[in-house]
Amino acid sequence: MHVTRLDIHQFRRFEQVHLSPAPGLNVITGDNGAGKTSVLEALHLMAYGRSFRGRVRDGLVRSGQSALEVFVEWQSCVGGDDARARPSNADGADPVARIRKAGLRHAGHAWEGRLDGQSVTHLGEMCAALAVVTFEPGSHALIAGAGEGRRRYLDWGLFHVEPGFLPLWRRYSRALKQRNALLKARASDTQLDAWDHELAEAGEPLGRHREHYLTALQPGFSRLAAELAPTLGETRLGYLPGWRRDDLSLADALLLARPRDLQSGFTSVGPHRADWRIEFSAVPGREALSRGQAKLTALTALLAQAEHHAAACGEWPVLGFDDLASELDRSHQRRVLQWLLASRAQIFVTGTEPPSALADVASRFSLFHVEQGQVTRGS
Ligand SMILES: Nc1ncnc2c1ncn2[C@@H]1O[C@H](COP(=O)(O)OP(=O)(O)OP(=O)(O)O)[C@@H](O)[C@H]1O
Repeated sequence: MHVTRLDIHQFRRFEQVHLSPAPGLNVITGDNGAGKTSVLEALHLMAYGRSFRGRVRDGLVRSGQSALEVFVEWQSCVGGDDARARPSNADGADPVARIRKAGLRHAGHAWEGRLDGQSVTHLGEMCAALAVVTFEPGSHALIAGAGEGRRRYLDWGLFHVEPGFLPLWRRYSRALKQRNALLKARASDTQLDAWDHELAEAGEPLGRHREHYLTALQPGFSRLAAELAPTLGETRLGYLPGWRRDDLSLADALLLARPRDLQSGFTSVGPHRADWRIEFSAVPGREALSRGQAKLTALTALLAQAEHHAAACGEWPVLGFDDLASELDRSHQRRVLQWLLASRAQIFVTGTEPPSALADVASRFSLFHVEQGQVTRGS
């Protein structure tokens, strides 16, 4: 898929900007604080319902304004009714490209969205339609940070490639909320039994989906890690289910944890506590990674996910790289850019200048310049 139009209104320092990006490589330059990151952030907001720099109420709406608006138009070759379905090209013909449109108005807490001219009731509907993978200075948290980011990474992939995952995830989240409320209210065993059952019914398959997904990412991850970070040695991804799954069913684990959970008022076992880790043959563990290595590992994970998405859904997600040149040295920039250009995905790269390695790998790209709250097309 590729974005053909991006309109941003009352978003951070932008009053109103409009961008018509090219299908290939788009480079967005500007001075510090000009608003380059904000362009990627607006796209990310539409695709995730949140910014990679925190929540909407943490300053995305332009000061003095009550709401921001983002409008994205993109070309997709996958059907609109189920964006996760593979394109039907049994006769070998190219899938038909289709223009899709989404608009989002966000007032901090309240939001309104439209997808292809229809109002949407769940932000998730827009997030499932537009797939964007963003690498930004905070991305190293995917490796070095808390488990929540790593669970979100798996879930994002699954929302797009596995149609049955979203209802399962919603069912699990609802059951977890109910169980936690009952624990806080010190409800009876009979009431808790019902929600333990529901949690286990949704949680077991949810965990299996995540584990299968991680297994599916392994070959691409290993290949990319060998290209981008060969000094780390061989890599192996491992799923941690969130309970002692080898010994117990989730239903039994919940029952066993109940006295402790009643004390604390929250559910201590289950897929909401799941995680995944990477083992490296040449490094003792993620704690031993340098910051640069953690960034490269995070980048490897994101690119592996994008590649898997392309294979599973029949088209690449849009790829955004914030400040690539300050995140990676020149030789890594070159390797990443070469890989990206070979993918034929739509790519956005920001920087105070075009990345130095670009001269080694690309003679043609579309340039945009951000200055004084405006985005202009460069030459
Ligand atoms: N809610 C807001 N209202 C108005 N201006 C804002 C708001 N939030 C952020 N800004 C301004 O918007 C700009 C955000 O810039 P952004 O982070 O996108 O810049 P950048 O070009 O990526 O900068 P850098 O190169 O320093 O990373 C900054 O000038 C910041 O002061």
